[in-house]
Amino acid sequence: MSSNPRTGTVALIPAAGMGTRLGEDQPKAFVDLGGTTILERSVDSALRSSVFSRVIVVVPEDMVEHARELVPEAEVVAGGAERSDSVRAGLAVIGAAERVLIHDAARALTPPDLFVRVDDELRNGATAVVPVLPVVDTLKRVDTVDHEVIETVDRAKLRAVQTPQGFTHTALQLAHAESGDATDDAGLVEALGSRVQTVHGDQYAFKITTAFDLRIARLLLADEATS
Ligand SMILES: Nc1ccn([C@@H]2O[C@H](COP(=O)(O)OP(=O)(O)OP(=O)(O)O)[C@@H](O)[C@H]2O)c(=O)n1
Ligand SMILES: C[C@](O)(CO)[C@H](O)COP(=O)(O)O
Repeated sequence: MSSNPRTGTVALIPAAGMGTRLGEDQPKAFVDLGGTTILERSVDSALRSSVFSRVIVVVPEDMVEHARELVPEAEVVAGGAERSDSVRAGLAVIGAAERVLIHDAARALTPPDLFVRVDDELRNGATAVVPVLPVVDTLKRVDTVDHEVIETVDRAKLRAVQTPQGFTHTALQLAHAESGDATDDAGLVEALGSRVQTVHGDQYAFKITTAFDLRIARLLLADEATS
């Protein structure tokens, strides 16, 4: 990887989640997608983008040795209880880097060119970059107690956010040094008042969260293999 001309960008792949909503009998990143695990597919896609000088994956503590066998090209570290703890565990071993792309292992079908799109935007001067897609459903705000609709929300300016999310290393370190609360890393950068740029996402970068998502992922890969 050191001979890569696009040096200076590190991939940090959080893969330490339990996959509770998926409901399989092992941590989500180690679930099979038809010959390869979710973790292997994610690392492979990152490597095929030719964006990265290093790939760091973060896995449950008891899976570190197994992960090293599965993805020998990557550095493997143990994660924590929350996603942000796992990201911080990865950040702790980065050392010197210009840019960091954080990518959910669970978005295993992400095409390599999405990594390129995000990295390019950083190289063009952005501090933080997220891939987004328009929201396709009608959205309503509801009262979660009596389940009544309060209002229909204008979706024109709403976007669903994916990963990889890219950051200058400096901005990411600052964001994670604060003990803020956010469901993604860009949320922590926003909280510091920094601008977050968007690029067009990709439907294949969907997150495998539920059993339905896993079925879709397996079907898409099986379809790819036969076409
Ligand atoms: N403590 C955690 C929690 C999540 N993740 C990672 O963050 C990504 C997005 O998380 P999500 O898909 O929500 O995974 P889980 O936390 O495993 O899902 P669940 O909430 O259903 O348990 C995944 O690649 C997951 O492995 C992580 O590295 N460490
Ligand atoms: C980081 C993320 O994938 C961006 O969409 C998302 O926020 C993770 O959220 P989850 O609560 O772990 O599903």
